[in-house]
Amino acid sequence: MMYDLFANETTGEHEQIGPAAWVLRGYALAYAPELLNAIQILEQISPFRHMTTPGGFTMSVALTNCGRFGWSSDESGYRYSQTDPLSGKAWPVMPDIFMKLASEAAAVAGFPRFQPDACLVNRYLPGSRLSLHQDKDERDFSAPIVSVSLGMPAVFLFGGLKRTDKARRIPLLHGDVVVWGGPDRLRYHGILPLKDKPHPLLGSVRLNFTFREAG
Ligand SMILES: O=C(O)CCC(=O)C(=O)O
Ligand SMILES: [Fe+2]
Repeated sequence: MMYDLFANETTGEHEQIGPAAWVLRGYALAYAPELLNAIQILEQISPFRHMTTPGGFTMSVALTNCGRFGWSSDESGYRYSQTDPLSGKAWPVMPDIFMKLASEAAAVAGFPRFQPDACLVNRYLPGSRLSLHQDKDERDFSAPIVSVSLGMPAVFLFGGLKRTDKARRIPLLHGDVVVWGGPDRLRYHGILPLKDKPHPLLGSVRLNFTFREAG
């Protein structure tokens, strides 16, 4: 089968996965070339790196940030900061196109005033995973999280408000966007270890952008 770079089989579907949580299938497809160009510039300023968790583990996902605030982790905890700890300089500016995509996707999902000031970019290789966690380092939970997936497919775990709640397994493809907010904002979520299913644009890589109002 020919691989269509500009559609996946579910493009245009909006799947509700919680009272205020949606998967917007293929919503970011048209933005993919611009997102990828921007990443190449961004990573020259703030390269992808493997951070250490407060528990002393090295994350299998490599990450970087853009925007006024960037998320980082080390032995002493998780935090947002206005500077990249690697360089001591400000994180790269969030490109306008990122802002446009994130605020439009949020609006489609019922959050019309989303203005992210942080974009965390995760890079997964085969075997990389992200264990169940809540996004709770942001100052105000009234803003949603907008998550954009590019490259290799992944299985997103979408659990409940308790770590032990059963998690749904949601396949995410290149171009899919997930938005969760309101009563769903603090739901546990994660990514199962990635299988190696090379993508025609990115090869054996998955990129995920999570947009947040952090400050
Ligand atoms: O990679 C994903 O789809 C999820 C990323 C995530 O949960 C996070 O960065 O906090
Ligand atoms: Fe998260």
